[in-house]
Amino acid sequence: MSDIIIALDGFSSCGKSTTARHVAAALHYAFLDTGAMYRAVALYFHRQQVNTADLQAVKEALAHVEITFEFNPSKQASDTILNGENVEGEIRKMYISDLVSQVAAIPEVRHAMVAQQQRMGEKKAIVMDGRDIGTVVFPQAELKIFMTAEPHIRAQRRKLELLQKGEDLPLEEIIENLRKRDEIDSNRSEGPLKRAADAIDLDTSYRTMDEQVEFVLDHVRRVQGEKR
Ligand SMILES: Nc1ncnc2c1ncn2[C@@H]1O[C@H](COP(=O)(O)OP(=O)(O)OP(=O)(O)O)[C@@H](O)[C@H]1O
Ligand SMILES: Nc1ccn([C@@H]2O[C@H](COP(=O)(O)O)[C@@H](O)[C@H]2O)c(=O)n1
Repeated sequence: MSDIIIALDGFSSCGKSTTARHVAAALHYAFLDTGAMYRAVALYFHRQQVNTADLQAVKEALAHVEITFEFNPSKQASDTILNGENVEGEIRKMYISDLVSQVAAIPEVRHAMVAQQQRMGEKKAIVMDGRDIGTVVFPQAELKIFMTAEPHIRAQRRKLELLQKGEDLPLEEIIENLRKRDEIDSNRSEGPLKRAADAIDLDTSYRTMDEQVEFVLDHVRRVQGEKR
C-alpha cells in the first residue's frame, strides 16, 4: 500500500485529534496535532509576556521556541514538549484556549509552524489535524476530511473532557470559547479555517468515535485502491 498524507481539518472540538490519533494507530502512521503547536507558542508568549503587536518581539520570541513531541506509553499518545518541558497538561487548559487563536492569527507564527509541519510530513505516512492542513500545509494531500459537529454537542464533549482533567467550567463559557475561536480562525488573513474544495465532509454529531474512525479508514482504502 502506498503511503499517503491524511488531512483532517475543521471546527474546534468536533473530534479531529482523537479521530486522527486512532486512524494513525490503525495505519501505523505518524500523527501530528498541529493545534498543540499553536497552543505551545501561545503558552510561551504568555509566559514571556510577548507583545503580539510588536513584530520584532514576535520574531525574537519565535526564535526561542522549540516544539517537539514525545511518545507517552501510558496514554498511547504523544505529549507536547516546549523547550524541553512537557507542557501537554498546561496547553489544554482554558486560559490557553482563550489566548491561542489571537497568537495563531499572527502571520509570522503561522509561517514558522507551517514550515515545521511540512518538514514533519515530507515522508508522508502521516495523519495531521488542524485548520489549514488541506488548504495550506499540504494542499496536495491525497485525502482531506473536513469535520463538523453541532455547537452544543461539541461544547458538551469538551466540558466532559475538561471535567475529567479536573477543570469544571460552565457550559456557557465553553460554548463562548468555541464560538470565538471558530470566528477568529475563520476570519484571519493567513491560513484561515476553510474547507478545501476537494475535502470530504464528516459530521460527527451523531456518530460514535468508532464510526468516525471507520469513515476515514474507508476513504483511506478507497484512495489507496485508486493509486494502485
Ligand atoms: N463521536 C464522538 N462521540 C463522543 N465524544 C467524542 C466524539 N468525537 C470526539 N469526542 C470527544 O470530543 C472531545 C473533543 O474531541 P477532539 O479533541 O478530538 O476534537 P478536536 O476537533 O481535535 O478539538 P480541538 O480542535 O479543540 O483540539 C474529546 O473529549 C473527544 O473524546
Ligand atoms: N492548523 C491549525 C491548528 C490550530 N490552529 C489554532 O490553534 C488553536 C488550538 O487548536 P486545537 O486544535 O487544539 O483546538 C485553534 O483554535 C487555532 O486558533 C491553527 O490556527 N491552525
